[in-house]
Amino acid sequence: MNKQPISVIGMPMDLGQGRRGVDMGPSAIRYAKLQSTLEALGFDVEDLGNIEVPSPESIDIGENHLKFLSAICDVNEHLAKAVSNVVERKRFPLVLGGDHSMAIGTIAGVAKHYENLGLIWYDAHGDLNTGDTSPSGNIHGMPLAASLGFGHPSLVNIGNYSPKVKPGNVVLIGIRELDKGEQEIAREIGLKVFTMHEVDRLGLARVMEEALSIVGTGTDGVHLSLDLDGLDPKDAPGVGTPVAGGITYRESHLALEMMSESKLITSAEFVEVNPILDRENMTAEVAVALISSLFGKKIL
Ligand SMILES: NC(=[NH2+])NCCC[C@H](N)C(=O)O
Ligand SMILES: [Mn+2]
Ligand SMILES: [Mn+2]
Repeated sequence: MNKQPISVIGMPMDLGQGRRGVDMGPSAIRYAKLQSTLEALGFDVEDLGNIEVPSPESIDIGENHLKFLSAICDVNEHLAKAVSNVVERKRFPLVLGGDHSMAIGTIAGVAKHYENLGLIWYDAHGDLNTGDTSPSGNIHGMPLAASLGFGHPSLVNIGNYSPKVKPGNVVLIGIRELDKGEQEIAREIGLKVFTMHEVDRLGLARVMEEALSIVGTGTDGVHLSLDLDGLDPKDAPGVGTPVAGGITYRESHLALEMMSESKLITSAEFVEVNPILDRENMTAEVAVALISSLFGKKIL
């Protein structure tokens, strides 16, 4: 067996959106037996604990179109360093969130180790807003834009380089809610977006085949950024911005199994688990189940 050791990092980030509780996501995922589950699959797993994130009550919100910008940049710099160290140690970074603004840090930590990083964005949303287009000012709606080099310079330049990924190396899956500015930027830069329309029309297996072929061509690593709200809220209710009509639990298992079989994925994050909005930790348990599929768990 040749199983790359895994390093878990918790990111109790809740500054990128308005609903309290998502800072407890990493604890909920650990409580759902993440480490023992991965160890049972034969992996060496170390848990590096959490990155420190200030509570929203203790700091200034700053400008309304980029809420908590300065604190979000600080903690993402820390996350980027921690993730980069894991890659340098030849371990697999598995980051637990936390709202999706943390992807700016995760991807900053990963991408500098690759010439051409592929990126799978599994989400109901595009997270392609900037401070100028965002209807909410919530930075969790901006991390994909920032990673592509669009938005406020301090978000774009986390880790002191930009962009982290090229549009042609990115696929979005499960999308069903895009703001006007997000639609514009997606069209303008020619992003490959598998919306729920494509999932329904082609089926998830075909979508995944196409998606994996795109992120696997001409790239030297692939990051998975999985927002639990990509799943249908019936299957993953513990999220802050649920959108009906999502990818099912079963389809998501298939998606992660296909990612596992592809052997392309070199880092991953599972984000937006909010235990306060959840039912009996169901969403954290879904996250652990999907992580198991990503790391090769098979039914037979
Ligand atoms: N990571 C997320 N759940 N993002 C939701 C973003 C929602 C909306 N598009 C916004 O910009 O505020
Ligand atoms: Mn989302
Ligand atoms: Mn998201």
